[in-house]
Amino acid sequence: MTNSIYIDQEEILKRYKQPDKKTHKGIQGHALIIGGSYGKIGAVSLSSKACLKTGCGLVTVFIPKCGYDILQISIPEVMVLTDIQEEMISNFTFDFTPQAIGIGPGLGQAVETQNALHQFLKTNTIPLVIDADGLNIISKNKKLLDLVQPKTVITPHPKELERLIGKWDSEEEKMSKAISFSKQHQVIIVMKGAPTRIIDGESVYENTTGNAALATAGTGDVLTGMITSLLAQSYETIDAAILGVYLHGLTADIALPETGYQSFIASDVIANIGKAFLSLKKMV
Ligand SMILES: NC(=O)C1=CN([C@@H]2O[C@H](COP(=O)(O)OP(=O)(O)OC[C@H]3O[C@@H](n4cnc5c(N)ncnc54)[C@H](O)[C@@H]3O)[C@@H](O)[C@H]2O)[C@@H](O)CC1
Ligand SMILES: Nc1ncnc2c1ncn2[C@@H]1O[C@H](COP(=O)(O)OP(=O)(O)O)[C@@H](O)[C@H]1O
Ligand SMILES: [Mg+2]
Repeated sequence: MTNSIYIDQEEILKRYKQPDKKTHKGIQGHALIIGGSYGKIGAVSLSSKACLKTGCGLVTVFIPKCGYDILQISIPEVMVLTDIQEEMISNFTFDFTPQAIGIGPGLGQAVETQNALHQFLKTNTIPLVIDADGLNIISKNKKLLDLVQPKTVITPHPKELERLIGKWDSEEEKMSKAISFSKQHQVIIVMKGAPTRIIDGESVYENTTGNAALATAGTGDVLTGMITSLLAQSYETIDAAILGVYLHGLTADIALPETGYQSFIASDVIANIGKAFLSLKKMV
C-alpha cells in the first residue's frame, strides 16, 4: 500500500533545523557541484549559487576549463576546480571530501563525460544528487543504476523520468512505475512537475508550494543546488529532498505578486531563498 503525505508547513517544521548560534563555515557542510559544458556553464552558476544561499558553509564546483572565469567572476564565494578538457568534463577529480555532491546541471553527454560518470559511480560513497544530463547518461546505459549507491536523490523532470522508467499511459501507471523504480534501485525520486512528488519506496510526499512561474530555464538546476546544500548540512536524505522542494516552490509563491508569472526567472528563485527561510522562522 502506498503511503501518501502532503508536505505543508506542519510537515516542514517537523524537519527544519535552525543553525546553531556557534556554527561556522567549517561545520556548515562543504558541497561539490559537478556539471557544465561549453554554452551551459550558467547551469552550474545557478546551481552553486543556490547551494550557498541555502546555507552550505563552503561550495566548490568542478567544471570544464571554459567555465573558470565565468564562475570566478559571477560568484566569487564559490571555489572552482577545472577538468583538463576545455569544453566538457572527462574525469571527476577533487582533492577533498565533500559532505554531498550534486551532478548533472549543464553536464552534457559527451562520450568522455559518460565514461567519467561511470568511473566516478564505481567508487563514490558520498551522498549524491543526480539531475539533468547525469540522469540522461544513466538512461543511455541503465547498467549504471547498479553502481548508484542507496539513498541517492534523483531529480528528473517528466522527460528525464520517461527516459529512465519508460513511457506511461496514465498518472496511475506513472506512479506505479516510479514507485517500483525507487524500490528496485533504492533511490529517492524527486518527480518534478506541478505538483512535485517525492518518492521513497512506498512513501509518496506531495509538495504544496510553487506555481507556473517556475516554468522557466534553470529552475531545476537551482533545485539541485538547494537539495545538495541541505544534504551537505547533514539533513536526512529524504528531509533534504522534501525541504528543498518546499523552499524552492515557496520562493515562487513569495515572488509572484512582484514578478508575475512571465518575468520570474531562475535567479529570482535564488534571490528569494532568504525570504522563504524567514517565512519558516515566522511559523516557529
Ligand atoms: N542556463 C543554462 O546553462 C541551462 C542549462 N540547462 C541544461 O541543459 C541540459 C538539457 O536540459 P533540458 O531539460 O533543457 O533538456 P531535455 O531534453 O532533458 O528536456 C527537454 C524536453 O523535456 C520536455 N519537458 C521538460 N519539462 C517538461 C514538463 N514539465 N512536462 C513535459 N515535458 C517536459 C520538453 O518539452 C523537451 O521535450 C541540462 O544539462 C540542463 O541542466 C537547462 O537547465 C536550461 C538552462
Ligand atoms: N507549472 C509549474 N508549476 C509548478 N512548478 C513548475 C511548473 N513548471 C516547472 N516547475 C518546476 O520548475 C522546475 C523545472 O525543472 P527543470 O525542468 O529541470 O528545469 P531546468 O532543467 O531548465 O533547470 C521543477 O522544479 C518543476 O517542478
Ligand atoms: Mg533540469
